[in-house]
Amino acid sequence: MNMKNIIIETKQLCKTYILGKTGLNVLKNIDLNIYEGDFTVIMGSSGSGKSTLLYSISSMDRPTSGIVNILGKDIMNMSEKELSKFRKMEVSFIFQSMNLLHDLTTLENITYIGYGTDTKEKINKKALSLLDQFGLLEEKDKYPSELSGGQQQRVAIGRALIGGSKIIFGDEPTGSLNSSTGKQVLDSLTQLNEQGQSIVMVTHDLKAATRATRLLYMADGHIYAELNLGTYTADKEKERKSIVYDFLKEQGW
Ligand SMILES: Nc1ncnc2c1ncn2[C@@H]1O[C@H](COP(=O)(O)OP(=O)(O)OP(=O)(O)O)[C@@H](O)[C@H]1O
Repeated sequence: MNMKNIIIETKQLCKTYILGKTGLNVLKNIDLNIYEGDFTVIMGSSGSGKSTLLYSISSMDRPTSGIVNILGKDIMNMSEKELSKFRKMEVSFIFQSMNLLHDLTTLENITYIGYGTDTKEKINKKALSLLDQFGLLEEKDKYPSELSGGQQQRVAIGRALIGGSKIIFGDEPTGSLNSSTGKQVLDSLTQLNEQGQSIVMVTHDLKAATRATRLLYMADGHIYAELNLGTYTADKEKERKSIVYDFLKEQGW
């Protein structure tokens, strides 16, 4: 029995893309719970529906049918206006490309998203504390072009956190990074997860998957298997990697 709170619940979730006169069934009756405080990682073969699932369980996209509850709210019956407010206040996203604004500094890239959710003073203070947490205080006045890819991605994570969102969704956030800058980003995500932040991330990267507390494996529009790993610790990295690798191999990855 999992005693953690459920933060996302789907029942019979389906997503069909209409392509001309035919439909492509990408998600096929998915029943899934995502738990508070987990670092949930979704893996699977290419085209199995991972990104589609991520967007469907994060309010980014509307499923075709079924039930999707996020943080106790039924998103299937929300209006566009309610959905966009929900996205702004409750969840946030990090992508493979960081999408930072190039004419804003590191600090400004984080604060401009936060303004409107709290007083300017509080947002500035929080942004500085996020930069401090990610070891980027000295970079606060630099522009994105003056930062490494890993630093830029950590600014994007800071931006994702400034509004106090309860779940961070990541679609391949380390996909464009080399292994050392990718590690910095994974360390930041692990650190946030240790502080209780719920994270749901799609990845192809074994090292990223090793950070999961719970790993889901997708194939052909279904979730086929899962692996519960407990909290990540650096000293167990090798051991975890081999457990994850064996699990993935068993699924035919
Ligand atoms: N907007 C769309 N319109 C039509 N078909 C789409 C759309 N988005 C995705 N698909 C198709 O749905 C299937 C699943 O795509 P999805 O991106 O969810 O898979 P994935 O597992 O994340 O793949 P990858 O690992 O390659 O990123 C693919 O066949 C893809 O071509």
